[in-house]
Amino acid sequence: MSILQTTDLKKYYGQEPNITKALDGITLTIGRGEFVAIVGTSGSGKSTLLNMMGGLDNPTSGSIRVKGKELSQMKDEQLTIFRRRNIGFVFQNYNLVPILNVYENIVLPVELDGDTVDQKFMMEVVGLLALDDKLNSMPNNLSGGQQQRVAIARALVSKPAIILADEPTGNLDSRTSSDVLGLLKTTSYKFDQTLVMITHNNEIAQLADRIVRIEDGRISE
Ligand SMILES: Nc1ncnc2c1ncn2[C@@H]1O[C@H](COP(=O)(O)OP(=O)(O)OP(=O)(O)O)[C@@H](O)[C@H]1O
Repeated sequence: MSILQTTDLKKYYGQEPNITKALDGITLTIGRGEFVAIVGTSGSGKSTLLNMMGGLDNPTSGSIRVKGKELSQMKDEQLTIFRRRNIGFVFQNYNLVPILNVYENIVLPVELDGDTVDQKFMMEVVGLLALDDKLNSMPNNLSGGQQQRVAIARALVSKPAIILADEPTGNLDSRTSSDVLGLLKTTSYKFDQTLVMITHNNEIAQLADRIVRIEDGRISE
């Protein structure tokens, strides 16, 4: 069953003759629980595509449906709520809030939603990511790999159906990368979440169920 669909998605910047076609007609269907790796050279349109899928940016034309809902037809506030409830983001630079401790960072999206944290589920995620003894630590006192695991826990704890990850291990050494990636894959699989991940790393891409290659804003295979 499909959970995320883009149809003839285009994103153009600027005007002719200096137009940049960041996305130039992307039609893609991603199934529930699927792990898709998005690969392609620098500037090929990967981040633009991921941002569109997460409703962080508007397309020039085309459609993005998440759980059957057309994102471009939602009002800003509606989209913010839909995003918080359905999509978890993991970015290369972690995006943790420096003045909040690990626990506070992890539960922030749920609390922003005015929801109560499922403590049992949270502790299960925290345990899987081996962060049990770090809950009171401040992000600045953690290693890159630990900070990335906090960002993953934060993305998982609101139980989003979809996790969008933009080079989540781009700042980590290769051993930590494979640890973090293994955890991300295991947790998303365990909780039946769809994982869409941008990566430059071929070995990482091989872990995915499917690889989508982007070239000049188009799917090349
Ligand atoms: N805000 C913007 N204004 C103008 N052009 C942009 C903007 N954002 C992206 N682009 C252009 O769109 C194209 C696709 O960019 P995008 O960031 O999606 O590539 P990418 O594949 O993620 O690259 P990288 O692997 O280097 O992160 C590039 O040519 C980029 O210069």
